[in-house]
Amino acid sequence: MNEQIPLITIDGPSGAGKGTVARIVAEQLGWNLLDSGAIYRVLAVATNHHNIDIESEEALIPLASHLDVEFEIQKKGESRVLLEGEDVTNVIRTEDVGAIASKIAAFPRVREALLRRQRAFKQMPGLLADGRDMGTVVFPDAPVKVFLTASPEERAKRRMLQLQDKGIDVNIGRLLADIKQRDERDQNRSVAPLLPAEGALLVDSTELSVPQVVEKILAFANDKLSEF
Ligand SMILES: Nc1ncnc2c1ncn2[C@@H]1O[C@H](COP(=O)(O)OP(=O)(O)OP(=O)(O)O)[C@@H](O)[C@H]1O
Ligand SMILES: Nc1ccn([C@@H]2O[C@H](COP(=O)(O)O)[C@@H](O)[C@H]2O)c(=O)n1
Repeated sequence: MNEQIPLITIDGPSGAGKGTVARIVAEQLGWNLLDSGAIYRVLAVATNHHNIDIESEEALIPLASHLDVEFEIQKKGESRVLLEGEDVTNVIRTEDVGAIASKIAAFPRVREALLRRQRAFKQMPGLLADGRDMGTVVFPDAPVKVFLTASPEERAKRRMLQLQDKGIDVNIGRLLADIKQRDERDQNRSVAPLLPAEGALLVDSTELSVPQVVEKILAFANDKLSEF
């Protein structure tokens, strides 16, 4: 039984800083980390490898059920993502893969097929899980839930800096349009839409630095976990 395993969920839209903050908090607490978006992204890459029609829920279900994905922990705070043994760590981070991930993530039975895999990350000494439905669907009993957001303009700016840092030239207008489109799809799908879980701490990071966001989350978590 793993009922008493401590868990913090961080949900929110693309570029809000979930992954960055989740990594730091998990490292500080010495907990496990689940980047659930990476699983949807790997599935998106797998559709390409196996020529699967991304409009067909029927065709996606077996692929999702048998997805051969591994998260290999390397140096402190870093991990390699493997699809069928192939390193897809960088490939999954492109905007195109994110857009496909968001399309296939709207299918209810695809989400269902990935549930058990995500819940398996709940292991001692604790789990930090980030995504869109961590606090609402995957771990509804989590003792600490956070909803992290930021304005679309700030998120597009952050994404632009992140891509420029990797030497990728980008158009801020296109990034902003993509972010808004992904928000719209993630918030309005029929299953597990992006929304704050009941009791979640709402953090708007538009005007906050990463350390300030981490501090807020740790203070809230310490408070909640003392009752856990
Ligand atoms: N509070 C912040 N202030 C400034 N930059 C930030 C802040 N939080 C995150 N960033 C930067 O914004 C970029 C996007 O952050 P991150 O990848 O963590 O977002 P995300 O919410 O996990 O996005 P996605 O859901 O698309 O994976 C990164 O380059 C990160 O360093
Ligand atoms: N719990 C989740 C996590 C992600 N998604 C979908 O995957 C897309 C990519 O996620 P990133 O966090 O890596 O950007 C995202 O746009 C969602 O559509 C999800 O549905 N549920």
